[in-house]
Amino acid sequence: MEGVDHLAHERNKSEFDVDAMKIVWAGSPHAFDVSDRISKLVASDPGFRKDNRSTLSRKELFKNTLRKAAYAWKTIVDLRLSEEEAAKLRFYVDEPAFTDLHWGMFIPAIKGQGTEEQQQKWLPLAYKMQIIGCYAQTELGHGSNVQGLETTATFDPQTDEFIIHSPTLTSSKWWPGGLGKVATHAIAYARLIVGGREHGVNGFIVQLRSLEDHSPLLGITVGDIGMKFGNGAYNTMDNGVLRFDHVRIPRNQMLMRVSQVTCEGKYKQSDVPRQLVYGTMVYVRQTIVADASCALSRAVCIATRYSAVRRQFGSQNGGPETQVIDYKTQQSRLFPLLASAYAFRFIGEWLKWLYADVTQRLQANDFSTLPEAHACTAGLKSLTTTATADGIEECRKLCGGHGYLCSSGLPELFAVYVPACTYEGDNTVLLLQVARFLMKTVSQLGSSKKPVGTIAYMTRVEHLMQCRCGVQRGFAELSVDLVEAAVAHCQLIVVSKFIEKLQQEIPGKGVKQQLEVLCNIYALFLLHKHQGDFLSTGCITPKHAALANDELRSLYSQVRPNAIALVDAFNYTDHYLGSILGCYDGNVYPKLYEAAWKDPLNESVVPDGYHQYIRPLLKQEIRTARL
Ligand SMILES: CCCCCCCC/C=C\C/C=C/C(=O)SCCNC(=O)CCNC(=O)[C@H](O)C(C)(C)COP(=O)(O)OP(=O)(O)OC[C@H]1O[C@@H](n2cnc3c(N)ncnc32)[C@H](O)[C@@H]1OP(=O)(O)O
Ligand SMILES: Cc1cc2nc3c(=O)[nH]c(=O)nc-3n(C[C@H](O)[C@H](O)[C@H](O)COP(=O)(O)OP(=O)(O)OC[C@H]3O[C@@H](n4cnc5c(N)ncnc54)[C@H](O)[C@@H]3O)c2cc1C
Repeated sequence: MEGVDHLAHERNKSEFDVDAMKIVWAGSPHAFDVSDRISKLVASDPGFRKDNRSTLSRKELFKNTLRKAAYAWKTIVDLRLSEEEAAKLRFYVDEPAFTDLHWGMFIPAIKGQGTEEQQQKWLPLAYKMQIIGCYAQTELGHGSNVQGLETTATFDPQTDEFIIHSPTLTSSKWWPGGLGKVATHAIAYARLIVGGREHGVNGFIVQLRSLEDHSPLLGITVGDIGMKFGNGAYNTMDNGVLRFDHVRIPRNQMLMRVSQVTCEGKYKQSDVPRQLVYGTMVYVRQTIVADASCALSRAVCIATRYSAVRRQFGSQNGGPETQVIDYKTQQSRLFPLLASAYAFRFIGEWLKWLYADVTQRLQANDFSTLPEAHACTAGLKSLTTTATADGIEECRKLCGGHGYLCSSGLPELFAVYVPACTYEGDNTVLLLQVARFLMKTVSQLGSSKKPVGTIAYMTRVEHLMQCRCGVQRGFAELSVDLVEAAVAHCQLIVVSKFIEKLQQEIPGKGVKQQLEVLCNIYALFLLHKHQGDFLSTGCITPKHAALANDELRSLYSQVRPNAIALVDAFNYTDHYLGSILGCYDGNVYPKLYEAAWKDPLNESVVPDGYHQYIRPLLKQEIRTARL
């Protein structure tokens, strides 16, 4: 029945202060207030409805996204929302759109790689959305290999301009979000050529479309790259293709914080690492880690609530069947994902601190922690997005057949989320960067340069370097093992930062105890999953492995009475979850049944096409001899 909380009995089992846990999950009382207020604002406004997406064509879907983006901007302006509130509103609108790239990459690129003068010129236009930007780096022929990009930017000292050109088909920009139909400007990454000499890949601000009628400018060929994975999903985004035919831009539209070109045609490299050109990717990678905890927690919330609602087998003397959340197999699949959602939340908080710290150091020309920041953002982006994509799929399976319905919210969540394993850096390519960082650290062991921060533990492998054991084979030859070592390194960081979080003051009855249980589940689940490595390296004995397994089962029993309260702590509205299986009141079956009849296919009891195709089939005169 509507209004009845079918999960009340579960909520009454909770052994901790859920409201206090909501603050921990949000990060602070202020963050909780903003999140709670904005999520309810979006949920209550019919202008942000999203339950009709699966019935729209690509063009209708895209136009609806434009409408919502414009409506969101109007809401932000009318309500005079702060930057923090506006970001939260775009988050809870929950639809990939060109605004993600405008705010999430175009503006950060100008802030990170533009000079003060360039920031003063372009940021006010971007903040007021008088221009709409995208981040055009990837090409048809190159994405991972940035140094392989082919677009050229040739300096013309006669006119004090750069000539931006796509020399080959494979140099066509391909994938940038917002590029296909909306962006008026791009940060385009191209090979800088000055006086016939190449100076690597740099960023250039290029206008693509007229601000009068939105038509592409001279020399610009631009469009959408076509349908992507899933039906709705990421097809709300106009990922685009772009070709330049000798497009001229003023010299002052090359982002010049890292490298400069003077009007005389002199190239100058600032005394900053060339890799600062990659700074925007580092920034987005750390935001993607926080996004992973959001996406995984959404899926876990749906699967946990439904696992408490769903009953299957186990009826005694005509009594109720067993809640599937009480099966140990369901718990062993679900609770490590619940623990991971919390673990990723806290590692995301730490990574945000690390990124802010390295940014502050860079402003003082202190580059000492840049390699560690690159390795951590790359590795943790890879680890958390892989685990989250796999986790969303596992949550779909945990919901049985109904998990495969669009109305469960899980297929759409999966389809929108999985490209995170690829964009902002293919996950394997990024782990190889971590492996390179670890090998460089090992090679420096024994020198005066002592490992600190997240690699401080590596002093313990120093003996390996001294005995020079093992065959010195190439990095490429050992890359599979090195990638596994990179994952282990990142997992160690996640566990360490979860433990550090627990050493902080955490208010609320029973809150710290619940987080300790989740931290132990996260760590012991990893030990169990990789016990082969731990046993073969002598880190643990078979007895330890058995003890860890026994403890895991005990920990699952401790989580069980608190599971619903732990997902309530995410404080997601039913609108944001977009899931009948995950609805707060647990009143699943009536909602599933009602939703079915709303499908356009049920607008008529006899399907369109019956008379054309089915009736002739049924009424066929000629029947095969066998029938
Ligand atoms: C509120 C926020 C909302 C955000 C919105 C998000 C929406 C997200 C949705 C979609 C957006 C998607 C956008 C994109 O996908 S943008 C394109 C992303 N592309 C990539 O990530 C490309 C990946 N490839 C690379 O990064 C590089 O090619 C590379 C690192 C793999 C190799 O670079 P290369 O120049 O060849 O360097 P080397 O490997 O030779 O290393 C040299 C040296 O430099 C160090 N280094 C490399 N990268 C960095 C870096 N980023 N920062 C610092 N240092 C770096 C590397 O470690 C080496 O150091 P050394 O060993 O000491 O020599
Ligand atoms: C939804 C979506 C949105 C995107 N948005 C943007 C955007 O806004 N702007 C933008 O510029 N780009 C964008 N991209 C592009 C994205 O950044 C690239 O696709 C990504 O960087 C991966 O590069 P790639 O496609 O070249 O993959 P590839 O590198 O071709 O990967 C193919 C395979 O090769 C492997 N591989 C590659 N190099 C190595 C190596 N050295 N060693 C071992 N294995 C290797 C990879 O691991 C992978 O398995 C987007 C992509 C997607 C899917």
